[in-house]
Amino acid sequence: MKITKVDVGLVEAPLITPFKTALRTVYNIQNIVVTIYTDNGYIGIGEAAPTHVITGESLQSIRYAIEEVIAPLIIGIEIDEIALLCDRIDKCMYQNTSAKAAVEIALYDLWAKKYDAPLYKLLGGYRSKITTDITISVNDEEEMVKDSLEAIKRGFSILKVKVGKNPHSDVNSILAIRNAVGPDVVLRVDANQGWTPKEAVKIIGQLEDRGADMELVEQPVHYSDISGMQYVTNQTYTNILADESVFSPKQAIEVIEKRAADLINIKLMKTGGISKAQQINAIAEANGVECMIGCMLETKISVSAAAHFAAANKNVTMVDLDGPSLCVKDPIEGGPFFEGENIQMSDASGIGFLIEAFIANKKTL
Ligand SMILES: C[C@H](N)C(=O)N[C@H](CCC(=O)O)C(=O)O
Ligand SMILES: [Mg+2]
Repeated sequence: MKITKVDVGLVEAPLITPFKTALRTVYNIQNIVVTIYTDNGYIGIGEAAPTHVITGESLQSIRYAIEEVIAPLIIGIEIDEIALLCDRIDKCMYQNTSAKAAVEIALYDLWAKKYDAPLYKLLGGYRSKITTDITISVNDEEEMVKDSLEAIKRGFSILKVKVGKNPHSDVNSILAIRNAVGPDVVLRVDANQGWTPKEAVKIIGQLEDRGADMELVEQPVHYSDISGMQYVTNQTYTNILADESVFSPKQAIEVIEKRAADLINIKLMKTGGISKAQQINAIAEANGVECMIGCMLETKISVSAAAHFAAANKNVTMVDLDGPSLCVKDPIEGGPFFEGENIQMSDASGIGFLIEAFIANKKTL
């Protein structure tokens, strides 16, 4: 089963409400979709989200990376040589992690199809059902409370609340949400690098003292400020989750060795795909550090690959795979079943999509 063609297209998905973080506001998803063909008629699929504020990538850079750099290195190679393929992709250029992830995801889809098994079973098959949180965008307090109550009505019991845009109002917003949703809803707080270390310690301390009862606080400070994050982790009781600070296994080692965070958020768009995600999770697990699987604004295509990775691995204990829940409609049929907060893995081989129907409607760039 040899790779014969790599094709790049566009996938679009309107969002139910604008997605707002301390770093950016997004109204509609526009991502790159890659389809990989083999000599025996199999097709694999992957997707890249251009998150320039986090990975530095754009639609154009992803397209260039895949078409001009990655594709020529993988055409003609046997899909069974998956480790060689992943290594070539990893080494062929610096960063460009979402472009690499899209190609790797399509390759893993093909690899599992070759063995006629669902991908998560080949990766470890630890569980077949996972539970995701849903993002509450950073807005004024009233709107955040309204969005939180709506999310609960939709069947979510874990909220990932975005803050960090205005440190002065963050404490009040979180407390208002806690007050409105009651004690049983799990609150995760993501500052997306929006606080200084001292602000973070002050804000988290106030929230702890006033009963916000947060499960974790994600990326409180600038991604490059590892000692600042270490200071926050040392000075607060709440678990600190490293997100933008950890793209690679090496960065995971640094954060773990310095005890700069309690937990690590793995995203395929940061790691460059499944192979390095597996490595980071193994490093974390060996050090007693649990991982979250997260996403950027991917649609069901790449979020489903992340779901396979999460279902496979015991140490992935927190799931932030709400991309499909934020979209008006899925661009593709098949794959894991997303119903409210539940993600149920399917028995279909590979990632599980009905790719032919998708290709018939695919947009070109
Ligand atoms: C969509 C997901 N729940 C999420 O919040 N991801 C962000 C980054 C998303 C982006 O800006 O595309 C995160 O965890 O920081
Ligand atoms: Mg985050």
